[in-house]
Amino acid sequence: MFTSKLLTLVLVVQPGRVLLGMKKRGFGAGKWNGFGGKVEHGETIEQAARRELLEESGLTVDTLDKLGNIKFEFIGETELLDVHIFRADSFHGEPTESDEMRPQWFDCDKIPFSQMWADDILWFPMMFQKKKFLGYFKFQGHDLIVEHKLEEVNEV
Ligand SMILES: CCc1c(NC2CC2)nc(N)nc1N1CCCCC1
Repeated sequence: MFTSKLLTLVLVVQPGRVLLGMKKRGFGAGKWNGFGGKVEHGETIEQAARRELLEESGLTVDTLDKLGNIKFEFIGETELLDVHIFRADSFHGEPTESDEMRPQWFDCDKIPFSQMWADDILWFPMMFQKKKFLGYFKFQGHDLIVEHKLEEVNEV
């Protein structure tokens, strides 16, 4: 019996570059990633995405495009991680380091995939092309993908 935890992930994209954050502590510490975290009781997934983006990067956005949903299973664990992925092409504010994240712009052809979660290299191209996608990844530990599905869809 699996329970699932709702999580958000926001990628802020500008022409030729994407904003990533170096996670400074907790789950995924030492990896570059988009900005996100847990959905709290009483907030929508999009409200949580906006809140986490502001807390972790100092940015607000007008429009969040919902592009993907990926479910993650870790062998031996009963909790699925259900990640809702958004893209923003414009923002307000200046990227600002937080307790959680150190933001940095990366050219789209110089993404540090070796210092990111192993799934990212598989779905980032769809995110950059603004394709909508659904995915499922089964991990052995935090680094080895033992099984995955990733498909383009019309509706997320
Ligand atoms: C679900 C973990 C995860 C991930 N894959 C991990 C192997 C399972 N990939 C990427 N990019 N972000 C992830 N999180 C985004 C939401 C906050 C927690 C980290």
